[in-house]
Amino acid sequence: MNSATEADQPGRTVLSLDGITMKIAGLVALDNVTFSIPAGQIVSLIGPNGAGKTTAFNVISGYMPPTAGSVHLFDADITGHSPHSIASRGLVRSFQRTSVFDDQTVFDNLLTAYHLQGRASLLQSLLRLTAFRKEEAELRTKVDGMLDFLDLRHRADERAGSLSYGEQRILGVGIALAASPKILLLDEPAAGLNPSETDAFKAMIRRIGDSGVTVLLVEHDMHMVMSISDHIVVLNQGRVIAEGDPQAIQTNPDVIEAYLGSGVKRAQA
Ligand SMILES: Nc1ncnc2c1ncn2[C@@H]1O[C@H](COP(=O)(O)OP(=O)(O)OP(=O)(O)O)[C@@H](O)[C@H]1O
Repeated sequence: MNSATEADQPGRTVLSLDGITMKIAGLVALDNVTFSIPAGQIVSLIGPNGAGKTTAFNVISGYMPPTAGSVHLFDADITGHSPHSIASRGLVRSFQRTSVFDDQTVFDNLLTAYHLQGRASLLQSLLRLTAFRKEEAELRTKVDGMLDFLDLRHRADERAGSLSYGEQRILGVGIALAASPKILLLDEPAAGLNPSETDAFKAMIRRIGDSGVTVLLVEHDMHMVMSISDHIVVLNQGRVIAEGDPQAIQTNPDVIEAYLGSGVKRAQA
């Protein structure tokens, strides 16, 4: 899907947070948060309700400028940059409620997403000049590839609004992938999905990782987190309390303490 570049080389740091503090209305939502994400990994950000996960996503993707600290995307300091500017540098966020157009077909939803990344100018598009037609053909080929990647080819000509909830979520990720991210942020991808939809989503996240795109997700479904993550960062009350691979996180006493009676315990059961 994406061709590997020097920036994607495994081991290179894609994203780093250094001493991020976020105060909201006198409350410290993030307290000196530092972690980094190497290229090609699937990383999960977990923690109990109110731990600061969404706030971290908002800071990383430019929706909230932090009170202190810095965020780097590759070598660039993106602290406080706009979401649009950050997305154009390769960090793309797929929201739980995505920008799927219900009345368009699945194919056209993806074509529109690719067009938004396309080079043909509005004037070229309106006049349907040669450059536009050439680009249109290229984009249609890309949509075909994406339909296979998402395992949605059999739905290509159906209205997006007629898809199951799980398929709509997968299409939403496809729309985010059309922006050719280097790193994709997924906000609670398993929320509201049934077990078979969750399995399909997990398989897709693995394919995204295998294609060289780094993935950072916030997720409460501990089975999903433990089965797909290369690395896990645990937040509690705005602080990083642990980092490591799934095995290390599941046996970490601080994490077990913070999760007693909730996710990690269930995942171990
Ligand atoms: N806009 C806001 N106004 C006031 N307080 C906020 C705001 N956003 C976040 N907070 C507070 O910051 C803290 C962290 O919230 P955040 O939503 O980041 O946690 P979370 O880990 O994503 O929780 P959840 O798993 O429930 O989504 C919480 O105490 C929350 O109440």
